[in-house]
Amino acid sequence: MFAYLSQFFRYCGSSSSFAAGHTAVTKFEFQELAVATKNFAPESLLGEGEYGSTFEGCLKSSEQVVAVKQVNKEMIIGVYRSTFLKIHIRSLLHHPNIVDMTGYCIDGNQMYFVHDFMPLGSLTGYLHDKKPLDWNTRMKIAAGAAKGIKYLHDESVIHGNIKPSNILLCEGYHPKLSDILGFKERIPEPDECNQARWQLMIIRQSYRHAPEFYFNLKLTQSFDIYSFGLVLLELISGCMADIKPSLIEWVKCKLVGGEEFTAVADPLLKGHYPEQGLYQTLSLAAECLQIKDVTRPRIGSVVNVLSNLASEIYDPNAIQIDRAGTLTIGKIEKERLTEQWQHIRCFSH
Ligand SMILES: Nc1ncnc2c1ncn2[C@@H]1O[C@H](COP(=O)(O)OP(=O)(O)OP(=O)(O)O)[C@@H](O)[C@H]1O
Repeated sequence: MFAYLSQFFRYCGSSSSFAAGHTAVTKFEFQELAVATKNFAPESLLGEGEYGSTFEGCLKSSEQVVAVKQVNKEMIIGVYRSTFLKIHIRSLLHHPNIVDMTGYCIDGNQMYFVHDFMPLGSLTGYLHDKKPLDWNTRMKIAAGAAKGIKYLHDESVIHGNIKPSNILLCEGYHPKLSDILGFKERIPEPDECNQARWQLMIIRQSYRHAPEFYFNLKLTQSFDIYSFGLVLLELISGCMADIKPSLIEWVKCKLVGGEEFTAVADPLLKGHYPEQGLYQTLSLAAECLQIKDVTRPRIGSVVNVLSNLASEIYDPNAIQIDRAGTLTIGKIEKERLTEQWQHIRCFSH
């Protein structure tokens, strides 16, 4: 992938298109994006995040509906050392479970990333304030998001920012990952300026970071696995990861404290979920949330488990029988789940 880098750095004209691999990324003029978003009007605002604000827009030239994310350039440079590196990495990533980047714009201290517009918005809305998703849709989203992460990891890219607001949904609740920070594996150099920025990120979102990042800023693919484990918990419980004391502690408390594992299921599912599926998802989440990064599963096995779960379509009217032919989860399996969760700890502060 990085063979294209020198080619990219040679690109510096103001014409509108740069070909990277098999696609083109457009370099927009600020004026085009201002027109598209009605001057970044409040009614165009889709949401605000850790790294900037996102606006809905319609490009005059193509009539394409897009999402324009405005980010402070300092933020990009602080993380990547180069705005071009960020654009370049992002422009090469294409997969059915990744939101396509249409283009970018640099204007003074601001950068704008233009992405395909996802009509159903982000997973956050469906988990926490809109109409609840049924079990099958939740599993479809989990499996699709995991496939997006697998693609990134196969390309040696770390997403770095996996959370429900970065899992966007298009028609049919097909999930696509957005806001890919696109890191290579590394431990950021602890120069003063960088250290301060990273620490700011840690403080803002510590509950989503894997323990090794919290302690020594180590960033590997396992970092994504940990964050994804948290998303799995949010999907099945319908709770936010940052509830107090924390979603991890809440789930652990129920499972280790002697309650039935079904106590963590989202009440909005109204009992319409397969016990076996819930059990397996909780077990997978525990594996993803392991304290030691090396003991977390690779994304390939996460995809396998979730693809199986997504393919077992739940019918609320049918009697649920698992693959072993049993109706419910047995005592030994429940003890195994409790044992797994006993070792999970939350590192947020
Ligand atoms: N391509 C898109 N299509 C449709 N809606 C989008 C798109 N990108 C972002 N949004 C909406 O805008 C909201 C804010 O996104 P934004 O990326 O600015 O912040 P965030 O994801 O909450 O946080 P962060 O900056 O840490 O990634 C999202 O929750 C989503 O609802």
